[in-house]
Amino acid sequence: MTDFTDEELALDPQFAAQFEQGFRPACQLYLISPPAIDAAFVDRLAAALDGGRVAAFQLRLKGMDEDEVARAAEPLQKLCAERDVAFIINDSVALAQRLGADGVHLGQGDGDPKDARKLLGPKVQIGVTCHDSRHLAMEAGEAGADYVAFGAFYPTMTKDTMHRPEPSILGWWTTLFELPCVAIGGITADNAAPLVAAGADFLAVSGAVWNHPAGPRAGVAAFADVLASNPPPPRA
Ligand SMILES: Cc1ncc(COP(=O)(O)OP(=O)(O)O)c(N)n1
Ligand SMILES: Cc1nc(C(=O)O)sc1CCOP(=O)(O)O
Ligand SMILES: [Mg+2]
Repeated sequence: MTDFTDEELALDPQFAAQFEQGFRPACQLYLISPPAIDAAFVDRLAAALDGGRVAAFQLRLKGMDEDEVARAAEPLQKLCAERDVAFIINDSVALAQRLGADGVHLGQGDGDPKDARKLLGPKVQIGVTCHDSRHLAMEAGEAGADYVAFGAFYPTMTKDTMHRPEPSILGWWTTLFELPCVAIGGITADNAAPLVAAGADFLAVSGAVWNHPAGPRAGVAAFADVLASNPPPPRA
């Protein structure tokens, strides 16, 4: 989920030259769990991951006891590790630390990213919700976040939302900053293209995958098609 380091760019001069000339890595899928899961969910997650490349999976089980989330996480984290998918915990730095997760996602009321960084160290990815706010995004970047998330771009049944950014906020962000940005909220394969064109580095998606009429594998495959046919804009 991080951007490319100077060391990585230095390792491959051809890649470095492309990067300097405006090459940008393709937009990737960031899968968010359904709000509630059962013991069979690991099979649904496996099916989803069979549908195409998923960069990250976020376990988002609101209102559930932390020990229960930890128990539910075990097979899912193992599967993600086997499939090279970053395993991200929503809301709780303590749980992310306990599980050795690859990352934690923090909303504006979920704690200070600087405190999270002190606890989790430099290798754990920290994402921060920034709604429709340029100010919050710059604050998150200064606080050491690994990505900023803007949303909700479209109406969603998954969560009550109060902010509706324009896709142009993604273009503004990517023109000024190299830190990756995530677009979230009501994103489907049918409405994703403007977000990719505007510069989203990741599309965070829940309902459109888990509620896909042909199942989660088809849900991810539909996004894989959209991402393959909509290249990202060049870096400014
Ligand atoms: C990738 C991503 N972006 C935004 C959110 C929302 O986080 P938050 O505002 O803390 O709301 P809850 O998800 O905790 O209800 C997210 N989880 N992931
Ligand atoms: C968890 C979440 N956060 C949002 C925000 O705007 O910060 S929107 C959202 C729901 C994402 O699920 P779906 O893809 O089903 O809309
Ligand atoms: Mg939260």
